Amino acid sequence: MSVHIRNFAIIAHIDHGKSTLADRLLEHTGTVSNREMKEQLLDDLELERQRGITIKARAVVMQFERNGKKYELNLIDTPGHVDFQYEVSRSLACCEGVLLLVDAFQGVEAQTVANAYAAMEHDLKIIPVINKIDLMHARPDEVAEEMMNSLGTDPDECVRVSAKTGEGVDGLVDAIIEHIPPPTGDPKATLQAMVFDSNYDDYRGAITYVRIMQGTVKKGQKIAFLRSGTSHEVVELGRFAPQRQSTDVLAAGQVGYLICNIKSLGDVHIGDTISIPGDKAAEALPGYSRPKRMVYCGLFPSDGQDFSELRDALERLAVNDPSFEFEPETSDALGFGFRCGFLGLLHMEIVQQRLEKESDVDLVQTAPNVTYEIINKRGETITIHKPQDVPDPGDIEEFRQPIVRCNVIVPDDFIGAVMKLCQERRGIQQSQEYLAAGRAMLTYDIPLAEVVYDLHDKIKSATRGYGTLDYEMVGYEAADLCRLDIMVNGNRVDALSVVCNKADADRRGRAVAKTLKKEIERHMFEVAVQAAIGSRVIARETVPAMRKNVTAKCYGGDITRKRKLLQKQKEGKKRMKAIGNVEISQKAFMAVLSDGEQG
Ligand SMILES: Nc1nc2c(ncn2[C@@H]2O[C@H](COP(=O)(O)OP(=O)(O)OP(=O)(O)O)[C@@H](O)[C@H]2O)c(=O)[nH]1
Repeated sequence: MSVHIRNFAIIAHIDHGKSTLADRLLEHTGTVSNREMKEQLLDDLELERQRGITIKARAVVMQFERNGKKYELNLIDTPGHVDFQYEVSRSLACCEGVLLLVDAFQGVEAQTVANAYAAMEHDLKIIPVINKIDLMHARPDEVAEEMMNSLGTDPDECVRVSAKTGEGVDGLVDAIIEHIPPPTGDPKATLQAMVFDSNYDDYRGAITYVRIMQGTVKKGQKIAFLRSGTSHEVVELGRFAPQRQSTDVLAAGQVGYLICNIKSLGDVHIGDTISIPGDKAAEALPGYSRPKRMVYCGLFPSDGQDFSELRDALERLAVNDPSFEFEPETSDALGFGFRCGFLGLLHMEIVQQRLEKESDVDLVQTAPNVTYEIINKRGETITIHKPQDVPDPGDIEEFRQPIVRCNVIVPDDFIGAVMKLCQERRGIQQSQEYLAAGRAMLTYDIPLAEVVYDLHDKIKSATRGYGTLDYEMVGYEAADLCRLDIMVNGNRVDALSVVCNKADADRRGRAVAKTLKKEIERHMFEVAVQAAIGSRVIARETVPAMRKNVTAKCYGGDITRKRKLLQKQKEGKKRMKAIGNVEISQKAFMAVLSDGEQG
């Protein structure tokens, strides 16, 4: 009996119920029994569970029979957050259709739109699904209309389900079988497989997730990664059901995994094509690009002794997460450390949390910054990953920054508040449209630097949590930028330099100096904090000298008390760095982000 294959993904805004629906589908197709059902089976990373978001794409095969026909449904899970957009795109390239899931109460949100556009770009069949119809305030009819207005889906095609109770899920399985086209591809042709994900197993090494586009791959066979140019032998292959289940072959249309004794995830590139070494007919699939790091920061051990421990911890992390990148960096102020690159702010936060959990190195982190491009007077383009590398103003012909297109979806009461926020962040409005009565989508082009720090939080608080934001990279644009330096007692602190708008530099400089004054503890001597652009000092604050010696109250007698006090002081110094003879705390390194609103 031949098997009918369907490959699909569920795409949704965060919290609209993607993982819950995936669980129900696994249950309804008998892939896992009720007893085995652990809630949100697919989000298996502990951190994902804690944060309730899906970070890495997964794939599960559901095999069952219906009306005497054998089916194999491959569910490819996609990460929902903007930081992982490239992975979403690679996962979609492995599908013929998607379930576009929308919460029956919340309606269409920014990531619904972003994900739907991505599915359209890949020319996929979209099945609109309205979830959470069990909710008391569910408004499925209005949501169906919203989806029609914003995404052009047919309200009559909307499948209504409750992933919680299971209502409508059976009908959804029928819709998947009926409406999503089966994969095409010749199992006898030369092997062509798309790598859409990978993860790391301590015992087996890299596990490569593939969709076979053409041809067949067998156990023991030699394969080649076309982009990276490496060859390996397939020692095991199989599918996730949802645990690893080894098989002997994977053929055109199927989705599964390969294990090839690869020692690091860094050697497996998402988007790469697998084929046969030396085969002239081997052809790479289109659309490969390297994941782009958008945000950088410096990580330094508070105690210089911990440098190699930190390096080991970073290496362990990078083996598991190839989109995270790091290289050694030396700072006059902070000593030896690492410059680390992330896909976005959320990615940065996740990596930091893992580092803190998995090693006991005390870290000092510098303020995050985006990547800039500079054309110097000789006409060369330089890429800048850290502000202290920005050359002197006299050497700069053009200073360019990354711009992103932001879609914000808000109830119309909040349009004014969001516009104000976007304009303050130098946003240029592109469009404004209504998705339905009372809900609008605003589109702005905004410098990434203005978005990454806190725009999302600001929009959330300005819209009482109703506004949602999504963005995609547009490109680099020239801007009037400069490097703002901070000096402590006359010494420039390289790790405190930031890039900011010239028009804003004076205000920023004053704000940063003020915040630093608060963050730097009193010393036995006066500490001068200055902000400067080139050689021009634009702000100065003074931290007055300490009046009393802390040990003075020990009256010189009780040595144990004195020791205790000194010990306590020492502990307080954790996450501190000495700049010259001035101690600066971790918090102070973030002070450069203060924009003057608070300070
Ligand atoms: N009442 C109700 N709640 C639901 C339904 N489906 C999901 N939920 C709840 O909605 C919340 C979010 O569901 P998840 O499945 O974690 O959402 P998700 O889209 O996978 O979220 P991310 O993984 O963060 O993208 C959870 O608290 C679910 O229990 C439903 O049909 N009805």
